[in-house]
Amino acid sequence: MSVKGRTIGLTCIPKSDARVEKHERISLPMIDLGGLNQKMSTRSLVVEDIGNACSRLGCFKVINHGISKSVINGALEAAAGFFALSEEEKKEYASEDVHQPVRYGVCTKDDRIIKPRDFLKQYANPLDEWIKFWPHSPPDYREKMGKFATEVKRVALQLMDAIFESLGLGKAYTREKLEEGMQVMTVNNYEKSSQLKDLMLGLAAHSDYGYITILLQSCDGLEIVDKNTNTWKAVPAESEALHVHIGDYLEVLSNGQYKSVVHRVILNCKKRMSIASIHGLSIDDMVIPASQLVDEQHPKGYKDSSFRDFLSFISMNDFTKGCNFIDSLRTDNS
Ligand SMILES: O=C(O)CCC(=O)C(=O)O
Ligand SMILES: [Fe+2]
Repeated sequence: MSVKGRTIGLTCIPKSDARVEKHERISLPMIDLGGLNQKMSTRSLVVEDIGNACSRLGCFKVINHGISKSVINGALEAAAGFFALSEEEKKEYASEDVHQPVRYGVCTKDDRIIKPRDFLKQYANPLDEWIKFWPHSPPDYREKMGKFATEVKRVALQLMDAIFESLGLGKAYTREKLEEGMQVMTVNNYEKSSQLKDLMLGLAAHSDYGYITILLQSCDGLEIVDKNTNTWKAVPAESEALHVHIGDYLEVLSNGQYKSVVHRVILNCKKRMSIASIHGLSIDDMVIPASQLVDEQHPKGYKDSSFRDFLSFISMNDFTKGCNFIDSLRTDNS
């Protein structure tokens, strides 16, 4: 296979990380999103739970998100159908240019392809603008993945309202900008080589750049750094629940009150898929620490930047050497 992959904001397997141990499972806060549509007092409790989860761990699970099982299974089927295409067909979408709105890649190590992961990145908002560039094969890919994208965007807006409220910024803070903002979906396919008996790293440690990531995983494998103990913890896949974690831009906007979550994937099953949907502002909208959260005791801890700046950063830096976007934004105050 000749396709080489680079990933948006993510590293491909560093040598020292190629084998990993099994870690203790973490039981993340389970947020019932149904409560956000109920009376004020119930909503406030849910907002408070979300805020606590964001500051304590930077991640949580959501149930009652309103995305049906058939839409979720449809998206996973569409993903499996795409990755089952011939290499020739998938190569049609291959690119190392991180600015491409749809991009297929395979992670490589030392130019020997061990292929623990191939991925398809696709812009998804506004859907009408981007869906025509998505794979046309399998024939129902666009329909099934498009339905999931629309539903995830709805959940992301609902969550961002609650997160802004938890920061005291008001529910509709920059709502219009977010409605028009970026949604980048990464559809990941991991295959563990049959020669390898040990656990294997599928995706190296990184944080995502957006405000939040909503993640669907087909089986276990996700690990996060538990900020309280600074140790890796396994996040089990749960059939009804979606995983949500904070990205770099929410750390910036909250002026460090909420921190982005370092995460990675280890492969303990032979085959694994995930769909990560990253939500943020439009490509040239600047993300800045909210003025309400900056004062003498909390001076501005991060530089202003946009998604385009992020793309330039990753096209110029070698992530396999541990370059990290959020570190590049920190000022002496953070
Ligand atoms: O596969 C996973 O569970 C995580 C994927 C991920 O972190 C990403 O695509 O940014
Ligand atoms: Fe990620």
